[in-house]
Amino acid sequence: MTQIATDDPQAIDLSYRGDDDEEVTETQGGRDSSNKSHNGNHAVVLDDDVMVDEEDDGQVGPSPIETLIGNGITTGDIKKLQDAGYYTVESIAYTPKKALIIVKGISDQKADRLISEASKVVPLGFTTATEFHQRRAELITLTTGSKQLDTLLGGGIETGAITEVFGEFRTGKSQLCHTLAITSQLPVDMGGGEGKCLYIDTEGTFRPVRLVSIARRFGLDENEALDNVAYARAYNADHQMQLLKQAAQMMSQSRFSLLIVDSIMALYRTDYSGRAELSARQMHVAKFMRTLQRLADEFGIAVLITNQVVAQVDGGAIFNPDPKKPIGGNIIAHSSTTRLYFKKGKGRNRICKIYDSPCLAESETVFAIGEGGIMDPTDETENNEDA
Ligand SMILES: Nc1ncnc2c1ncn2[C@@H]1O[C@H](COP(=O)(O)OP(=O)(O)OP(=O)(O)O)[C@@H](O)[C@H]1O
Repeated sequence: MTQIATDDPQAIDLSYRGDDDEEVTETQGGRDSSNKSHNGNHAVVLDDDVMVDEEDDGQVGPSPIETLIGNGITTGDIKKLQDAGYYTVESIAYTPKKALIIVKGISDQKADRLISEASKVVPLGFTTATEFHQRRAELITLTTGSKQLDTLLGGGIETGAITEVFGEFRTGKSQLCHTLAITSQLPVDMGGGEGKCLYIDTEGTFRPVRLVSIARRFGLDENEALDNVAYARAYNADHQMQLLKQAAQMMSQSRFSLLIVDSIMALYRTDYSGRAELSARQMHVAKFMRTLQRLADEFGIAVLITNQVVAQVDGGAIFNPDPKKPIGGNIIAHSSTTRLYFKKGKGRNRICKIYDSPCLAESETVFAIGEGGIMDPTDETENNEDA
């Protein structure tokens, strides 16, 4: 079991359903965050190690795929699905039939059976806006480390959604990733998600030493904090996709609150070249983004992706004083829930602009990069150049 070491006496146990003890546990009972959870379910409150669930069915988080065994679905079928990256009932419910029948050994009829059984567990119909509003109000946001940036984002990085950060080099994209890899582990009442972080690095810019500094800032034990970050370097676009299968398995076994891909398009730019391969590239990107969204829905995690920019050369550039746009085209544009544009400011300050969001106005704020990660700007950060 992995514990966050913090000065706060309410230390958090990061084990999750599917682990040895199959439950989310806390070393102490009741927190004011107890009604918040990754996917809108009510969270578990433990009192003296006695499980009390606010939901009738005793279920928190996604349901293991083994729940589907029976009614013509065998352990052999479940094994085949797991080999293909499906570990929860939610993953079956959210996947189209044509994707299920691609799985070796899953017939057309079996796929129908799986979908029918999964839909008995996962609600897929209409709900009232009131209920949906209530569920959204219960969603966790992860702190960025800067109060100003959190305020701009309506609390922080949203769980259950994909947040894309794009900008030129040295604008703080990777620093935000490193900061969130730590803050995602914090207790909910400190702006965290009480979960581990999965970090996919495509450019080789991950630096554990940064995590150590950031963990110290937030009062976490640095060794525990490093252990709670699962890191993988992706070497090509297929490998990047393959890692998501492993991610699904890890998330079904242990509690994660964040998945980072830094950066999303780097390998596509080298693996696919020219117009001739554009369509194949975009199909691959679409599948990758869809899998990210499935993981966000399935496990209620936040997904943070970074992206590069190119100079805008189309008609819009004439009216734009800063003609840069993120790469990846419409696929990335449509599958990212919130898009943030990072720009350089004075000294160590940076500017974050909301580029696209379903509920935030197109405003901007200033934040800074410091030894402890992303922070609010000060006179010192404004007047001092980069560390
Ligand atoms: N320990 C630190 N303290 C203060 N600033 C730092 C520290 N480490 C890195 N920085 C600053 O962070 C900036 C780099 O940010 P980051 O690595 O997030 O860039 P990026 O936007 O990901 O760019 P790229 O596309 O090149 O990876 C640099 O200006 C660097 O000086």
